[in-house]
Amino acid sequence: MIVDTLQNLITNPSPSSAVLALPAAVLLYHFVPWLLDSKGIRKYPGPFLAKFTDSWLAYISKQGYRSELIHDLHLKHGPIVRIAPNHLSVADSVALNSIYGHGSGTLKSDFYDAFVSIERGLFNVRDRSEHTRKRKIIAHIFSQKSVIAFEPKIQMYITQFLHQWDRLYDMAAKGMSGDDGEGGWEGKNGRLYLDVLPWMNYLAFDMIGDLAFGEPFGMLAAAKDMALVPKDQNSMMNAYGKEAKQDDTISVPVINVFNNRGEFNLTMSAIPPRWRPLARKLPGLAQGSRDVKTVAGIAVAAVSKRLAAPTDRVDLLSKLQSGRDANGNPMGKEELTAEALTLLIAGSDTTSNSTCAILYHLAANRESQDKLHKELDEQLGTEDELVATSEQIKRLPYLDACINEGLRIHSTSGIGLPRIVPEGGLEVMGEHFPEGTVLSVPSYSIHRDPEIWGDDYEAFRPERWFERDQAAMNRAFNPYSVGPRACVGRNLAAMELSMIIASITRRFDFELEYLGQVMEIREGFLRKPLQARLGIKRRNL
Ligand code: HEM
Repeated sequence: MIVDTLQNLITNPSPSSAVLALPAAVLLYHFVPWLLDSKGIRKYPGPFLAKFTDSWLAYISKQGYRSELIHDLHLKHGPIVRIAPNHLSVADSVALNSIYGHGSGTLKSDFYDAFVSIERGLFNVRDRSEHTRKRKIIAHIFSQKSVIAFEPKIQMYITQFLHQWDRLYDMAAKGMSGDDGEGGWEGKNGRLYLDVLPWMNYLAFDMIGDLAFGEPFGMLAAAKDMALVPKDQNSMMNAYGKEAKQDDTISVPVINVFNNRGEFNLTMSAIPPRWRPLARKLPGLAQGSRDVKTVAGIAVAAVSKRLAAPTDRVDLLSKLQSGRDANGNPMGKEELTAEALTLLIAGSDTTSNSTCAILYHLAANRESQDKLHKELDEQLGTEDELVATSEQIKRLPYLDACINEGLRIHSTSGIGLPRIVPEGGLEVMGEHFPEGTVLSVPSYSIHRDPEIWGDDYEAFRPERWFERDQAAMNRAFNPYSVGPRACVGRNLAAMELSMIIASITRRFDFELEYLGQVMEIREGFLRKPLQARLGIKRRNL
């Protein structure tokens, strides 16, 4: 009947047959693949709409709490859930190595095409040999030995940060209030009340700005969210290497633009690639397209400035400049900019969201915070550096447990990162998945497996890291992913997190603004806190 209607439309088009044929065609387009079930995945449970169309995943991605929704589905249906016609979510830590490990043969799926801007960088390149070439250049930059060389810079920005909070604290102690930092600050009950989230952003963006581009954005000094972007991005790209004039750029707030970009990209990534150009123009998504360009503009402006005025500084950009492209030549301007952009995006709000979440959980859990203060006082008490050093953080096991617990419970990278099953198929948890199927393991869910973490998995309790099966926890702990596409900046991230949390909590005590205060979170590609207003008191050291 449906086929007859379609044939009729083709051979004998009329307005009334078009009205009938369009829904019939849509129905066929989605229903026939389900009926044929060429990959044999119809048996897996999931939401009704997700069996037929990618729109279900695109829709829930736009809502801002994808990880929670997928987690609820796993609680209802078990470890394997169909979340799109060709995408299965596998919530079991034993699947991590089979899907992401070296030797799994999987590649990143077309999900990552939605994240390409300028050109493919290390994070969104999908071709195996291209990835291997890029990864060799960049992994070298982040080896443990190279990362130690960044320590003085990290110390410098944490010191600047502590001086800013000291300054506000001294004024707050006199009962004053002010507007430095988003949302301002207020002195009451002997504490300084402020939203720590923007401050964590200023710190992380200035650090990565300096490490990647040779100079900070100046957010900490100004207590303000700002970065330089080109007035005209295309002409700045074309003029690369020529004299860059100060008035070619303007200063704009960028942190919200980063958030919108992440949310936009996540929604686009769930839409099949052929529909993406159209979707970009929809009213709810058009702004996201502009935000992607603004974020890219930060790297364009910074790389342009560097190429116009070469320096002998050693930073991430100079190290990228000594890398070679696929033909053995120095990287071209597009590749150089794309890689600098990748490091800026991957190394900024990942760190700030995580530090913000850890501070919130310490404020909400007095006992854990007291234990951390005790460890810091006992281990570093007599040493008078303002900022903890990379040597000192090695002897702080409770600090490690607090950071791991924060990364587990918050899971800034919470969604399953999609991978395509290679030729010959893949065995995962005793099930065979045919070539071309997309599989992913959601970190948010495996970080909440009661068998691994205990029945109190929703609680922030660093002690679990000393009490439970260490090997099982290590296997299921996935903040940086695993295998060939795991976080290349992990050594830097771990050093930053430890130095920041140790230094800030050694100097200050944290309290929630009110009892029962919940840190709201919104998810794009990352799970990001929306705000964390805390009361801060300087400790007597
Ligand atoms: C707490 C901080 C961080 C967390 C939780 C984190 C997490 C992750 C995760 C989960 C991935 C895998 C993404 C995927 O497969 O789609 C990843 C990849 C990556 N990360 Fe990080 N990251 C952090 C900090 C950093 C830093 C500081 C840098 C560098 C400055 C960085 C650079 C990268 C890059 C370039 C990739 C892509 C690697 C590849 O595909 O080969 N990350 N990160």
